[in-house]
Amino acid sequence: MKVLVSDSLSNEGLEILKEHFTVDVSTGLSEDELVKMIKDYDALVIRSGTQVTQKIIEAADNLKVIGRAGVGVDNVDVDAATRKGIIVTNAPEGNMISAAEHTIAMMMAMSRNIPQANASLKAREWKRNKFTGVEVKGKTLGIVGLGRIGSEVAKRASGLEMNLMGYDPFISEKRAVELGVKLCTVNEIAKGADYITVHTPLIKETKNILDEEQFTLMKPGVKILNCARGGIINEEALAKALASGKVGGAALDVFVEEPPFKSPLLDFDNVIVTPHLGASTQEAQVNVAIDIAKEVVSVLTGGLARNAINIPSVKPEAMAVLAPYIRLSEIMGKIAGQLVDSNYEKVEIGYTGEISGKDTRPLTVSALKGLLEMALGSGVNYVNAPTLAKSRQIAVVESKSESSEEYSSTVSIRVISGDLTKIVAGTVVGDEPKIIAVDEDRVDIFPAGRMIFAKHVNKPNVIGPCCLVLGKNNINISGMQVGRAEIGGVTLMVLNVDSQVSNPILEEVRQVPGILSAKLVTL
Ligand SMILES: NC(=O)c1ccc[n+]([C@@H]2O[C@H](COP(=O)([O-])OP(=O)(O)OC[C@H]3O[C@@H](n4cnc5c(N)ncnc54)[C@H](O)[C@@H]3O)[C@@H](O)[C@H]2O)c1
Ligand SMILES: O=C(O)[C@H](O)COP(=O)(O)O
Repeated sequence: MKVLVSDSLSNEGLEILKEHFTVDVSTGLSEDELVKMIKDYDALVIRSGTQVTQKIIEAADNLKVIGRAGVGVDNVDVDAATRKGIIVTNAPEGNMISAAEHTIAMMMAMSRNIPQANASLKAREWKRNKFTGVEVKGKTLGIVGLGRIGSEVAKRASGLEMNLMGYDPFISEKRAVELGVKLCTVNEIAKGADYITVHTPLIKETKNILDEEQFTLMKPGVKILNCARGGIINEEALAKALASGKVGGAALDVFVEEPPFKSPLLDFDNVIVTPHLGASTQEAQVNVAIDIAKEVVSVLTGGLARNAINIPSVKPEAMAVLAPYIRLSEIMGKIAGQLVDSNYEKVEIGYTGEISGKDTRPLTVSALKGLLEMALGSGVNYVNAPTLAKSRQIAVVESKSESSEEYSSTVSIRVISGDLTKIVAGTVVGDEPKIIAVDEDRVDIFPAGRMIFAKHVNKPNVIGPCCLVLGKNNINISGMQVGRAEIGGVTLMVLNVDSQVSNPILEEVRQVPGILSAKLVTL
């Protein structure tokens, strides 16, 4: 078998690969070059330097696994890989300490103007007053994203005697207390922090999570750090806030476009930058290279991928029976995740009827994957979903009952978050997932695409105005389900829509008299 390594990888990893396969290392390839070469390879090993596009994946007729020596897989078209049956796997643990240390190094370098002072002295200047800095002790650090790296940053910043605020929809209060972090909203962090650092994946929920609105709220002179992914902070808004003096400094390791040669951010004296070096230490590179090489060996020799991002670890025989229920469970998890959308404390997954007699573990994993990926993004997979739930102190309880009243089998997910409980129940009809209840409302939905779930009062002149809001915004309604309730009672309406519904439009729907809540669910 043949492995192509298209970004630099430590020898320790290359040696493991070479023990089993023919290994070619070729870095700096263009998309067209990769398209031409990829059909000969069984595995592709990358870092962030290779964009694995749909075009490359479509040409990859022999490819079985894409191994990412590092965390972020935002440079891989995972959907295209999944469609082609290619496992995408990563090495999420090996570089977390290096990324956290780089963040702290950048924070200290920015606070003491080290890069600027270094450049000045090397230009034979002796300007001590020009580079007076600030202490971090007693300052407040806001951390957006408290996963592996965010938590390590929190621990180190605690040691520097900083006060910590944090935002992460998946962190329990208990975990936050352990880390010494006060949980807040993003806007509260914007208002209260002296330094703000982001450590989330780049997913649609985190893109531009610090934007003009947040910069407006920030303290004058606030310092901003991004050692996670370009695009989590809106670069244009950041440049504007630097130009106005609202932001007193920024330390950036990652950019929307890399290399960021055209970025105006490089022109500010108070912006310090590194060329995506967060994971570039000897230790991290050895760790991720070994981890990913072992992963590739395992997959190509018929074993499991420990950190598979897109493939369930289910035996093929079991998969035949369970497949439609696995899909159902994942969809239900996604729906429940978007209807609740923060800090899950407990997830109860119930099975009734025939399915209760099967090995339901893959279904539970799929439900958790669907639920957790709403907040964690592409980092959640069928393998790590239970571990992620555990590490976030989310209690997961399974229950089974052989009897099922109306359907041969049903699956239900009850998500508890503080005072809020959300229940989604479903079944499989002719291999297609169907949602049969949301809380106490009976529904009959074949879930797909984008759906608006709106609780409303059952009275005239509620549904029509909602449809008008969508119509006037050129959003086509392709399906509608309205629950039954006595006149004046509260029920659920589910609208299938054909295009994206922006927040302002959803807000307009919420303003229709009689609408009690409206949430967009995207599958
Ligand atoms: N600069 C580098 O070289 C470098 C090195 C390693 C990792 N990274 C990047 O750092 C980031 C974090 O990596 P990690 O290993 O800590 O990932 P992780 O999955 O362990 O943690 C991410 C955290 O983000 C949280 N999150 C998800 N959606 C959120 C939202 N809407 N708001 C706030 N928090 C949200 C999740 O709950 C999770 O706790 C990734 O983008 C990764 O690619 C960069
Ligand atoms: O997501 C990651 O692991 C980091 O961004 C590191 O990327 P790199 O492997 O290209 O240095």
